[in-house]
Amino acid sequence: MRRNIYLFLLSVCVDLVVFHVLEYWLLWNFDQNSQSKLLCQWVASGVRWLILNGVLNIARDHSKLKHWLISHCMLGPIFCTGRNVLLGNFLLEGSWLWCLNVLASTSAWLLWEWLWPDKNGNSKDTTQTARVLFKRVIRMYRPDYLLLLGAFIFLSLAVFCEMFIPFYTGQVIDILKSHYQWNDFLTAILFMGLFSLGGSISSGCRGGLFMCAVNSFTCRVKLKLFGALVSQDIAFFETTKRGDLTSRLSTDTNLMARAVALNVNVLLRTFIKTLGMLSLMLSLSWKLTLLMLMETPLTGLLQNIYDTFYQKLSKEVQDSIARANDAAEEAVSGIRTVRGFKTEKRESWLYENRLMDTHKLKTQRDTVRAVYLLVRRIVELGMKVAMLYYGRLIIQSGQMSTGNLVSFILYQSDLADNIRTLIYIFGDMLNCVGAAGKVFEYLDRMPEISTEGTMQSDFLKGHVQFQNLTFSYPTRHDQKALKGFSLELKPGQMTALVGASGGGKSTCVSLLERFYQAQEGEILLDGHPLQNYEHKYLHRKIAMVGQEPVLFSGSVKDNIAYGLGECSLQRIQEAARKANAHGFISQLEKQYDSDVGERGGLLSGGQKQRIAIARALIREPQVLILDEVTSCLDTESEQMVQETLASCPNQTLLVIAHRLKTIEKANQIVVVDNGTVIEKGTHKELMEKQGTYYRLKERLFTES
Ligand SMILES: Nc1ncnc2c1ncn2[C@@H]1O[C@H](COP(=O)(O)OP(=O)(O)OP(=O)(O)O)[C@@H](O)[C@H]1O
Repeated sequence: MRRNIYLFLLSVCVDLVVFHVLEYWLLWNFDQNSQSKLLCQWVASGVRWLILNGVLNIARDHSKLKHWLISHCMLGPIFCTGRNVLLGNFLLEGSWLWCLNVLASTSAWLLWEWLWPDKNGNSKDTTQTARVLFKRVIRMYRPDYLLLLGAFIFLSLAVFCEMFIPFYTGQVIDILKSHYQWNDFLTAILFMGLFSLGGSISSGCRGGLFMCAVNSFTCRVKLKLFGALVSQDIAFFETTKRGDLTSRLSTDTNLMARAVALNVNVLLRTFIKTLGMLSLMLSLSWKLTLLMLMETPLTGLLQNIYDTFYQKLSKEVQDSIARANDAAEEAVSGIRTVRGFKTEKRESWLYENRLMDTHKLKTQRDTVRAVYLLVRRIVELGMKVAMLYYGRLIIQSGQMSTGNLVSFILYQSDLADNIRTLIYIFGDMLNCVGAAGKVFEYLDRMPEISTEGTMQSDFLKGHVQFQNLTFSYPTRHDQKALKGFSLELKPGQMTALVGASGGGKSTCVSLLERFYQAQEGEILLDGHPLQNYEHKYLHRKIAMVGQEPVLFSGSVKDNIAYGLGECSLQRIQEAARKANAHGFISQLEKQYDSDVGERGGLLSGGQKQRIAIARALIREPQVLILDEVTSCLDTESEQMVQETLASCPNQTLLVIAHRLKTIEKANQIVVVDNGTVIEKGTHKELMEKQGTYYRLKERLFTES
């Protein structure tokens, strides 16, 4: 900081000397007219800028003093040129103007740096990243290039037509003012009508084509992103908030599509229009144009300040709306618990609180907008008054007609809007590109668990070996769920995992299902690591029925044949019979075509579980995992499931159960505690051993 102040003072001192030397030597030593002196002043300012820039370079200045330098050196000649052009009285930058200049440029610079600090000095990186992202979005638009091309052609046509409407309005006024010829009047009106019609038709076509491109792009990206998301590993979903995922899919993909099609559309339209209008305005009166351009930095500054506050508040409003929605969603989805605990009032109160937050933020945002609009209107009004006053002088001096002034004023209000739009669009584009960055982050993310395996075997035995597994969940790196866990599941045998809650039973099943990858050790299937097998093949051969089976909205039939594509009803019914689900399905109104409701909400826990068992059995898996499945089943269903399982002698069965009846039948009982195997054997062996299994029997099982 101190160094910057010294450098600033040094620059001011050097400039003071250089300025006076140049002033006396270059300007006063030549007897020239005012135009040449102005030119000399521009040259002198350029020289000053070069010298001071050199000084800062030598001093290895990395601060933003160079921003100040440019405004400091150029403010003087700009002011003098403006004054000379508009008021006609020549004034050259002297010592007192130099001092004013230092004050003005320094205050403007400080205000700028205060309002828009370049955080971490990485704006260059941000711009570069934005550029790369933007190019990527453009590349993704490739299938819609034809639509975009058509849209851009119509855009240019629309802009061209719109630009001439104010011009012909002025012409009509001029014609009406004089003793006009009917033909001239008709011609002017005809041209105006033609340009208006052309502008409207082209605008319509442009909008339609752009929207087509945006919609098709959004659809494509959403699909691609969804594909990328569902192929991520389970750990990704545990570490990423659900709200983040849905907002990427809904909001960010839309913003991303807007970045190119809509923003570039608006940007190009505004840019071409601004250039066209400026050239037409310059041809009408270059002095008035210069006067009008003085408003631009002020409007830009206002818009920038407003955008900064508005965007910040808008983001807060969006967040608070999301929080309110979360509260409502949570209450509705947990309505049974809410009703059960009689907490309706509490939930309403919570929702009300969140809504009030949103309301407060919205009020703040709208106040900022109102203040901005007020100040903007005042600036616009001031500029209009100045222009009318100066326009009157020009008309009086015969340099311009009344109609031309009207055209000019029409252009001016349009131009001011365009400039504001340009400034806004730049900010919005950065915002959209930022959203695209987040989408690309997910699109590019490679799942940590590889699915590259290719192995498929026609004769899989189902011999599973857990070899010295050590594993901790991604969300809890410091806590090991499995420590040196080793186990063998033999083909055709049933292994029961038992143990206290939190011991690691479900974890070892999750690893077998390849939901996670163990940090140490590996799991072999028929002697080959699991990751060598082809992903789909593996999940057909190893099927699992979880503690809380999830059904998807759709028919019973669809749920049983989930992921199998075409599957005969006969095969589905056979699987349902094995799972003892056929009976209750036949009693449903539409039998196998009955809807199960969202997440299977129209069925009971036991019914859901039996459909989930049928879903696993229809795949005829070589390794079947049942994670506390029988807990929801009645004795009869359990009996039938047991019989079914017993009728598949070659299947490797891994069960986690709390019913002694189930466990007793197992060929091998494995007691898991604290992430390791502490005992194993048959029920008889373990009872005789009188170890942990024997001691925990009462606590572990629901019936003894
Ligand atoms: N998704 C997860 N993220 C982080 N930690 C987890 C996760 N799932 C389980 N754990 C932790 O891992 C440990 C083992 O849990 P696991 O679910 O394997 O136990 P379990 O023996 O199956 O218990 P239960 O019989 O209650 O189902 C516990 O300490 C648990 O808190």
